[in-house]
Amino acid sequence: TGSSRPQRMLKAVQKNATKGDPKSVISAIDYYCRHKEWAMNVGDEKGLILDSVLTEVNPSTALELGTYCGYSTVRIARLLSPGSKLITIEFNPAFAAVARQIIAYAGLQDKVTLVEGPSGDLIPKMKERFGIKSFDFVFLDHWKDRYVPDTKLLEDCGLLRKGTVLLADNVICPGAPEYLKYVRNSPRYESQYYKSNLEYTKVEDGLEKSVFLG
Ligand SMILES: O=C(NC/C=C/[C@H]1O[C@@H](n2cnc3cncnc32)[C@H](O)[C@@H]1O)c1cc([N+](=O)[O-])cc(O)c1O
Ligand SMILES: [Mg+2]
Repeated sequence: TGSSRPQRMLKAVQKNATKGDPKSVISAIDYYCRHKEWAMNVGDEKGLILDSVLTEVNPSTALELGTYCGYSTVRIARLLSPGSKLITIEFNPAFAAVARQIIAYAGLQDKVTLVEGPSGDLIPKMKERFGIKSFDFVFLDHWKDRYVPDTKLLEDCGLLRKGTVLLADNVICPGAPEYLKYVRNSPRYESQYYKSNLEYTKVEDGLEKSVFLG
């Protein structure tokens, strides 16, 4: 059988990026997905918003839901201060295998823990397995109908603290209407919408930043 889209993306990184250089890995994926084959990475335009929110939060512990090929994992991990950690959850083993190689190619494997499995099962295990008290930053980019249940799960597991920043991709396209309703109507969140475009296209999309108020 032929290669998969993630495998072709990995090949493009190995061919065009410089080992140990996260910026070149990000550029290689963006070039490939813009000119060769679209893929559901947060991309270069929304990626700049992700970068700026991350730089502002400067998290010691960060969580990503939905690794896919590791594009946003690399974007996040490259900006973490020394000693900070990113845990990223992915349940598709084939995607996880590609992501591990892309994260390693960028030289960021020491900052990232990729955990394979469903977020609904793994979130309740974060404290006991990884000694996490609470997360400073959460990037939601997995199945859009999981955003609300997993946010509630993070609250119930005591993994959010006063000031934790949640940043959700695709709140317009493909859309996460229940999530927008949840965070925008809840007194426990202060939300802000960052208008942008769907990765590598002119279609509107955006990121929703929600600060947990405790
Ligand atoms: O559908 C999209 N994203 C879903 C992403 C899904 C990724 O997260 C994993 N996952 C899902 N639930 C999980 C639960 N637990 C662990 N991994 C999980 C899936 O195995 C996949 O790797 C999407 C679609 C478009 N689009 O234009 O169509 C654009 C985007 O930016 C997108 O993010
Ligand atoms: Mg997305």
